Amino acid sequence: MKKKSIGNPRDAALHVLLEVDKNQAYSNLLLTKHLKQHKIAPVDRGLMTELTYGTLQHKMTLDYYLKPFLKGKIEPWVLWLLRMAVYQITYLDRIPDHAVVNESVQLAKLHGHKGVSGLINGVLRAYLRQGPPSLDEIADPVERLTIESSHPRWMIENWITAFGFDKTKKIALQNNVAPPQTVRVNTHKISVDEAIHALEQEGFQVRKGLLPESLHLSGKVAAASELFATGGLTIQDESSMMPAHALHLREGLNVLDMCAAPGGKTTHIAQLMEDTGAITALDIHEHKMKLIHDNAYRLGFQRITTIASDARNATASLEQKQFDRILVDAPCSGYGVIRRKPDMKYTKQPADADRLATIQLAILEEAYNLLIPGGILVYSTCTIEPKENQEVVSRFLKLHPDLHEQSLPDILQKLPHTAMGPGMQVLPYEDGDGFYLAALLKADTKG
Ligand SMILES: C[S@@+](CC[C@H](N)C(=O)[O-])C[C@H]1O[C@@H](n2cnc3c(N)ncnc32)[C@H](O)[C@@H]1O
Repeated sequence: MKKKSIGNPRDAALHVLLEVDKNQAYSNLLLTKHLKQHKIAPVDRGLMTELTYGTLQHKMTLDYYLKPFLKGKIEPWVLWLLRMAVYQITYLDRIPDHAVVNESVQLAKLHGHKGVSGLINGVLRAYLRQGPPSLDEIADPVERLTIESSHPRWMIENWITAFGFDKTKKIALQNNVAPPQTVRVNTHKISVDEAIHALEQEGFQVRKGLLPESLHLSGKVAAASELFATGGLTIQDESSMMPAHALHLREGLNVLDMCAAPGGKTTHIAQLMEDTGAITALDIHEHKMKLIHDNAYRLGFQRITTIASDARNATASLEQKQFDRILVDAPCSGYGVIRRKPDMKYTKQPADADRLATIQLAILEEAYNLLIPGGILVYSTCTIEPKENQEVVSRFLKLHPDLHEQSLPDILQKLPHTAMGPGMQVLPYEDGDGFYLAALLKADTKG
């Protein structure tokens, strides 16, 4: 597909879908690229985003629906065009069916020969006449959930083992629901009440979140707000606001954030310490230092120092060897944020968790060496995979008898979560993103 229909949100979405399929990049990055390349008008951006994410989210269900209407092999772009059309017909009420068929046939004409547009026309008209096959025809409940929620079977089976069938069903269906727009008020600059007032003046609908500094916004894009530009808020899911609270911060502490970019939690730590003390922000990628700097600058924090380094060698690369608080917001499989990155469902592999657990434990070992006796270490991930969460922390605790679980502040304990110790597990349907965290206290004397 070399041609582009400039200004056409359906064509732009089709390009994104095809490039995601070829594993060229994550959907969110490709979406930004094609918004620009296709010169999509602001009014059509929502539609382009919805078509891209909706089609990706429901890919396996759409294939099941299309199967009776397809014979022989078809080219990938034709299949994506059909999936996108069936997504609109089946899931979106506001687009008339005849418009979906016409627009799809036009795209087929742009990118293919006459036979392709005839095929698209024929398949979609037959689909409209006969309707999709019922999911009830799938007798095996696990297979039915796999198809209904569009997740690979191994993922569903792993979750059933960890959480049982009912919770797995809730997780999988919730992964196909768009997340709310959640922001953290930068209370170092502005009070929550002032922020609510300013946002309402800008035309947002505002609802208070479950944490003191979190707000849910709707009606407009938070990143385009005046309050964002002037550093009064940052975009952050409520779950991601938990680790800074779990660190039991107070003014003047010496804090190490070992996997810090782009700095969402680093700046939250700075905020809770009223920009006092010292924060060292580490990340393995040199190019990500700028993201942390930009965030710290926009939000007005001065006590953050960045270092590009592999956290698995942190002791060797840091001059300072002792910290009062350490956050390990580890690289992970990300199964708690599938609703934000639906392509992940089709690219992840079962073996990823074991590989990541090895990295996570290696980072934790360095954190242990750098933590002062009496200091607190918080380990967090945005996954719901027990191998990377409870199992990593259990193994780590066994290695270091002088580490003990530190209780979490009341405001965190009150949040909806699933009791699965050690630590605290938030499942994707419980409130924010799926998330895990554990706070560990290092005893003052080895015992
Ligand atoms: C979950 S993200 C961190 C998000 C960040 N804490 C925030 O709140 O904005 C994990 C980060 O770990 C970094 N990373 C991956 N492997 C690492 C390693 N071995 N050492 C240090 N950082 C690493 C990645 O570059 C990524 O930025």
